[in-house]
Amino acid sequence: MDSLQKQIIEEMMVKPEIDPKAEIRTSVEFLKDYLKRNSFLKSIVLGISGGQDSTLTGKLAQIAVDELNKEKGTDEFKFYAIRLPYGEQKDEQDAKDAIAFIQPSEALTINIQPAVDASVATLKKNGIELSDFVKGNEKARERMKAQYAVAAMKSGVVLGTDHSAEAITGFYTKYGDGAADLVPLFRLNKRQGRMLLKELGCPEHLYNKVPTADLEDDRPLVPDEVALGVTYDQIDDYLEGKEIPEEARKTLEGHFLKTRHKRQSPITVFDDFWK
Ligand SMILES: Nc1ncnc2c1ncn2[C@@H]1O[C@H](COP(=O)(O)OP(=O)(O)OC[C@H]2O[C@@H]([n+]3cccc(C(=O)O)c3)[C@H](O)[C@@H]2O)[C@@H](O)[C@H]1O
Ligand SMILES: Nc1ncnc2c1ncn2[C@@H]1O[C@H](COP(=O)(O)OP(=O)(O)OP(=O)(O)O)[C@@H](O)[C@H]1O
Ligand SMILES: [Mg+2]
Repeated sequence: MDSLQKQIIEEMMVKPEIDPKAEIRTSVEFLKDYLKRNSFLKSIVLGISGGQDSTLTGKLAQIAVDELNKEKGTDEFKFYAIRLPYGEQKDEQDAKDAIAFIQPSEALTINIQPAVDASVATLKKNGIELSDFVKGNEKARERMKAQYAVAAMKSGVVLGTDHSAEAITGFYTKYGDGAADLVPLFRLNKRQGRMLLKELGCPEHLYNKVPTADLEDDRPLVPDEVALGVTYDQIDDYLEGKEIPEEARKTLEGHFLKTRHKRQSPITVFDDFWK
């Protein structure tokens, strides 16, 4: 293993083997402990897309909330699962199936289309015409805004679904889905997340689903692996310390290096990681 791979694995905190039951406990206890130590917090908020990561993160949040309510003999803790379609979502049924699996305390549906379209139109009036790709990032930031609005009104925290096989490529919108208060999946790669969902009794079509950011109007449901030029199996292998084909390694390390700025707080004169 070369030194960059070693350094990346250390930064991404991935273990080559996991016990899914133990990892479920780690994430659930983390969420419960955080709410217990911040007694004004009463809720957890997350966007549910119908994809693997939000299905898992949402299920863990609901387990945490259920356990807290049981331990305290109340029903004051709530998980807000929010569907956030841009108009009509192509894989809407998966989002509905994810909600049915999670059984959230509260489910909301907030259509982000009017807000995104208003923003696009206002920018256009100022001579800034967004490409479909950049508009996709606007959608992710609008979703972030809606989740923070609910959290602010419900004494909540916003979860992020970032895990180590996503963090390594920086394949998320900066301050969009990359913005969150707690990220309970970080340390797991993609296949380890699938193992947790299987352990939790998730319907198979949700954890075997092709991962997609689904942000572009012109190309709906583009698989992440097509956009990235590297497969999740290869990313997972790399993070477990295995050899992957040279071409894939180059592509993956290229993504890692190009997106270092996303894994930092805003850069100051004291930072030198970029030099
Ligand atoms: N070197 C640097 N140092 C400091 N800041 C730098 C920078 N390079 C760009 N930036 C800043 O970052 C901005 C670009 O970052 P960003 O806005 O994130 O945009 P960008 O990284 O170009 O695009 C986001 C990528 O993530 C994918 N994505 C997004 C959301 C969800 C998912 C998913 O899997 O669900 C995937 C999306 O498909 C796209 O490929 C620039 O406009 C600039 O402001
Ligand atoms: N249509 C949507 N409705 C609600 N939330 C969304 C939607 N699209 C994206 N999100 C939010 O943005 C996050 C990032 O999307 P991402 O595609 O990485 O995760 P995912 O869809 O849950 O899983 P996968 O990577 O397997 O597609 C989601 O986990 C979810 O919280
Ligand atoms: Mg997705």
